Amino acid sequence: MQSKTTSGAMLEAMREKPPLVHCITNYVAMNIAANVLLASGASPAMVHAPEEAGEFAGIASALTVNIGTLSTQWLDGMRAAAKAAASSGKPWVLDPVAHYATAFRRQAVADLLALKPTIIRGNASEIIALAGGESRGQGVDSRDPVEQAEDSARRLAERQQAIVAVTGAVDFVTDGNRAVRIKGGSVLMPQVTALGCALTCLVGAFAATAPEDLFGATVAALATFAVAGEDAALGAAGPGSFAWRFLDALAALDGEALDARARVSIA
Ligand SMILES: Nc1ncnc2c1ncn2[C@@H]1O[C@H](COP(=O)(O)OP(=O)(O)O)[C@@H](O)[C@H]1O
Ligand SMILES: Cc1ncsc1CCOP(=O)(O)O
Ligand SMILES: [Mg+2]
Repeated sequence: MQSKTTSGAMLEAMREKPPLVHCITNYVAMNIAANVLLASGASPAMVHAPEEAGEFAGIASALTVNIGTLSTQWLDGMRAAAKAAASSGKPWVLDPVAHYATAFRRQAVADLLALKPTIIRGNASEIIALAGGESRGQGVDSRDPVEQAEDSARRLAERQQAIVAVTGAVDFVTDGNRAVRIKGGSVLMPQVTALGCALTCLVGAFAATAPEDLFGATVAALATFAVAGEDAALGAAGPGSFAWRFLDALAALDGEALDARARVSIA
């Protein structure tokens, strides 16, 4: 892994000093995302009203923005928060949920990209479409393999000067220069709604903990999900029992186990 400090050290640092993470995420994801952050050691706050989102972004250590259940009001809050985060030099993460689906979402994501997210996390269909390619995504679900999104991710990272994380069976992270793949997780993960959205919030939590190494922080968040996903799948009877086992697995994971088990390779 190409990082000065390890994923495990970042996880331990987060638990020692829980970062306040400002999450503007969708109605489906709010509860699971907050629980994922708590189980991992971060302090989540879901704040989206335009009247306060900018102010709150000034207080938090990182911001995450997810367009899953968008409205004009929410978009105003997202813009205000992204501007505040960018102007105070704090990392902010964009999750462009189903941005290809409607004109409203396409415009919203173009507006948000102009505010320069430091990290972009999406599934393969979302990243392919964001880079200008033809994606086969249906609604919020990916229908493209991650391997097919790798070139798109590299192009998008260069164009946006951002770190791009593509998730799926094998995750891919690039800053346009470096790139790694992360193996692990479970086929049950896409069967539980909003796990990708929750991961985006966790990327924000790691970015808040290690703002000097945003590439390493992104890899650490994805590796945490990969290892906890493997643990949760052991003994899970299906998506229902996987979901609660996943929270327990996150809470039980320590830095040493994360470093020993993370399967990260240079791409
Ligand atoms: N087939 C799979 N096998 C293992 N892990 C997976 C698989 N599909 C998705 N994941 C994992 O599920 C999490 C959410 O990713 P993904 O399903 O791609 O996001 P989204 O929910 O935004 O579509 C990530 O940690 C990813 O690695
Ligand atoms: C089902 C759904 N509808 C709008 S947002 C959302 C959740 C999407 O979550 P994820 O991107 O993690 O699959
Ligand atoms: Mg998603």
